[in-house]
Amino acid sequence: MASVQRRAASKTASDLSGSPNNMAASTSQAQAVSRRNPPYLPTPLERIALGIFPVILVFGTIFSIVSPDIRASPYDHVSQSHHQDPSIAPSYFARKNNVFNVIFVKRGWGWVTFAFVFSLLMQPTGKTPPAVVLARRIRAGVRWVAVTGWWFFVTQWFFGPPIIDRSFRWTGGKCELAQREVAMGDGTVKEMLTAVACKAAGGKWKGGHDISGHVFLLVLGTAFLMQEVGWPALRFSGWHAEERCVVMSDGAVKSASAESETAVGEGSGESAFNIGGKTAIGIISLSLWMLLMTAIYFHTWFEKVSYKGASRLMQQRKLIVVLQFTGLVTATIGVYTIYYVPRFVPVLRGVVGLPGI
Ligand SMILES: CCCCCCCCCCCCCCCC(=O)SCCNC(=O)CCNC(=O)[C@H](O)C(C)(C)COP(=O)(O)O
Ligand SMILES: Nc1ncnc2c1ncn2[C@@H]1O[C@H](COP(=O)(O)O)[C@@H](OP(=O)(O)O)[C@H]1O
Repeated sequence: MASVQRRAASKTASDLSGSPNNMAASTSQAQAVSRRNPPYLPTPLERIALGIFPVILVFGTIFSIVSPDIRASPYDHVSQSHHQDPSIAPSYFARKNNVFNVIFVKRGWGWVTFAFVFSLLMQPTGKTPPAVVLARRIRAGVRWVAVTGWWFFVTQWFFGPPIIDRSFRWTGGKCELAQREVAMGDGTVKEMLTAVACKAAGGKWKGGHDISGHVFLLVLGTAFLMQEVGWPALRFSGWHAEERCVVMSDGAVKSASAESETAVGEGSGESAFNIGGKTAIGIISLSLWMLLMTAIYFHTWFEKVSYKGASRLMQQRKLIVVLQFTGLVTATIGVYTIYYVPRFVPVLRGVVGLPGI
């Protein structure tokens, strides 16, 4: 990669050398440079792709507020859901035991990993040398480890309870049955530090802010697949000539392609998405649908605060502002660290690389 950087650096330096005959070319190139996408921000296409998440959350929330059926449906603050009886639940998707939740979201990271590995193995390699393909796959594997590490820390384990359970307790939550058990002399339940342990002990995990694990997992998994499948497909097919910019070790800002061994549009004329890409698109679509269902039926953000005397509509409006986006924000922290920080930190880019480069 260092040799590619040197080649690109010397090429740009000579291109911009400013000989009298090249003044017009230099000017237009300087304009092109100034038009470059800032390395620390998503590109225009990425902004559209990432913008889907808040749009879905806002739309789902508004829908749940205006829908007469949903407003009329009893909501249980402890189970964080509408009544689960099939004859009363406002929709099949309002039930926690719906098949998409049980088989897809509850095993979500397994499905995302499957789609990632399958699409990586099926990615067309064109005339790319095998050593370059191998190096790309290794760097993609390193990014999977990093993203999976973030998912693991947030939802499964973080040197003890996962971040979701720790933040729940930091914001005042506890295993409520534990208080009664303590009063009755049973100290063991008091020590329940995770939602899983609390519920397994018959306790109620109440009182704190519960980052939505569903929103977190669905956003993180979808953004991960968009990056890992979208960028290689875009570069290979040359369907949309959009450049990610990177900061080089000498501080110059260049197109990420300056560090690539292959040109954009190597496979022009071929379909951008083969069976691997289409599988990932299927997982992305299902994830976005389930994100919408979570936003509509599982408002884990508004049951946390009680506004006595306030209308239900007002409760929802207030809490949307305060609590709605923590799952989204937590996922965004991971995505930004793994896919954007390397664009302006060359040392990190040397380890994790960029998808498709
Ligand atoms: C040509 C080759 C074809 C090969 C075809 C093979 C097909 C195999 C498909 C394999 C797909 C993987 C299936 C899933 C396997 C697993 O279960 S792996 C386990 C992964 N675990 C998770 O993903 C757990 C995800 N869950 C959570 O993180 C949390 O539960 C939550 C959803 C974030 C929130 O939990 P709540 O408590 O409900 O809030
Ligand atoms: N789209 C969806 N479909 C079914 N259940 C969902 C769901 N989104 C959230 N839930 C359920 O709502 C509860 C809160 O989820 P979260 O905090 O992750 O948003 C969880 O209940 P359980 O923990 O009882 O399974 C979860 O299973």
